[in-house]
This record gives sequence, structure tokens and C-alpha cells, in this order.
Amino acid sequence: MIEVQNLSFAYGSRPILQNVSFSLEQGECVAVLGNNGAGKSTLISCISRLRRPSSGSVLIDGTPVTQMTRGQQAQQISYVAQKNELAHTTVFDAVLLGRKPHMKWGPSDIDYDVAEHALRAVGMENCRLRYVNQLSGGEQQKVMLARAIAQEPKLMLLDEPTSSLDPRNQYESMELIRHCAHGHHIAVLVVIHDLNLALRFCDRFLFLKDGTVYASGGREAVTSENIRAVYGMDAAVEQFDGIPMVIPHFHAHSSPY
Ligand SMILES: Nc1ncnc2c1ncn2[C@@H]1O[C@H](COP(=O)(O)OP(=O)(O)OP(=O)(O)O)[C@@H](O)[C@H]1O
Repeated sequence: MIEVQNLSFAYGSRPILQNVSFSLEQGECVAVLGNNGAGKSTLISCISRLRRPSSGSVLIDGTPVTQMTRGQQAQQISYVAQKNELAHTTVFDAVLLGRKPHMKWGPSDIDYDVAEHALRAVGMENCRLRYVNQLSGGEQQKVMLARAIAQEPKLMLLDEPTSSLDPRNQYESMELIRHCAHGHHIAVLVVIHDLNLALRFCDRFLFLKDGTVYASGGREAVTSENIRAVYGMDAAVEQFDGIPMVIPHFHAHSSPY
């Protein structure tokens, strides 16, 4: 179980996160929702320890991550940022890097197998010898997802993993992410803007607003009221084939152009 307790963070004197608390279970896929600038990326970078929160703690199975060595943290938490600096390495080596926290001296046969499996899971096995910095944005996103999967963490933090993907790849990647949670008992926290993708593949929803948790819960938390409060947009939530769908009522305002 992952517990986030009273996490706060500021950039200089500007508070971004204020007392954010929630928990997620192993095997659960939780969407982090909220408008641009709400603090979603900051939240998951604080959980990953990429940024140091000003207060609060993150516990994995009762152990604060601050009490873990960097190596232990890397074994337990995988993190895919919104923008990734990609070195001039092959696709296969980029995925194999996900195994590094588990390696002793160098990669074992198991590490190669796990990396190969992850590469196949995202459908990039035919690109294994290409250089990652020469791939398209969507292809790079799939490679980064494969690396996070190869890491076999307890907690997977994904920042907009589908933002550069075409519709079919969005669905396939979200299905894979859900499978990581449900099939491999990983706790997944995914920042996502597409409410319908989130509704389809995530188990719970955490709405961030002004750096605090505005609302959270299962599908019942994705209401017109919460969408209006968080995004400042009118939308209906209708059932289609048993799946709730968000249909925005967007009214164009007169533009100065
Ligand atoms: N390095 C930084 N220095 C100062 N302010 C920052 C920095 N990074 C982000 N911010 C500010 O912190 C706030 C939260 O940013 P964050 O990236 O966490 O938002 P977000 O919810 O992930 O947004 P988006 O949906 O646009 O990705 C924003 O107002 C942003 O301008």
C-alpha cells in the first residue's frame, strides 16, 4: 500500500501543493486529474523524490521512502516524466536501463528477458536497434513506458503517458497500464487529461485543484459538478455501453482576433 501524507511543496515562496493526502493499493490504477498548472506533475515528481517536498511523507508498505536508499527507491518506484531527456542509445538499451536497479554487476539473462518482454508489450520489438532520440514522440513514449514496466516497481508514476499517441495507441497503452496494475499488482498513478480514457481504464480518480485534493473516488466522483469546479467547463456525463462518458458543452466566446 502506498500512502501520501500531507505532502506540501513550494517553488520558492510560491506554494504549489498543500497538504495533499491520499493512498492507493497495490493493483490499483489511479488517475490524477486537474487543470494546467494544478500541480499534478509536481505531485508525482515529489512522490518519486525527484523533487523534495517541504513537508509530508510517502510510505510504501509502511516504510517512508526517505528511509530507503536511492537503490531501494529505484527498485520500488518507476517514474516516466512528461518530457524525457533521451540519450543516444538504442531502444533495447533504453528499456534495459529499467532493469538497472535490479542488476548486481551487469545484466543477467532475466534482465534481458524482462526487457524483451516489456518491449513486446508496447509493440516496439521491431525497433529495438533504432536510436531513441531518432524516434517519433509517440514511439518514444512507448519506449519509456516499456522501461517503466521492465523496472517491475511497486509504484508506477506516469505523467501523461498517452499525450503523443494516436487513438489506437492511447487505448492499447492504457490497457497495458491497467494490466500492470491489475495483473502485476503494481500501484499506478497516472496523470491524464483525457477524462474519457481515464474513465475507461482507471479505477479511481483524484481531482487536484489549486494544489489540494478537491475530490476523489471511483467513477461516481467524475461528475459535471467536479468537472466544472476543476476545469471551469460545462460537461454532461452520460452512459454509453455501460461506460460513463464526458461530453463537454463548449461555448465559444467572442475572440479579440
Ligand atoms: N521549475 C519550476 N519553477 C517554478 N515554477 C514551476 C516550475 N515547474 C512548474 N512550476 C509551476 O508550478 C505550477 C504547477 O506546475 P505542474 O507542472 O505541477 O502543473 P500540472 O498540473 O502538471 O500542469 P499541466 O497539466 O500543464 O502539465 C504551475 O503554475 C507551474 O507554472
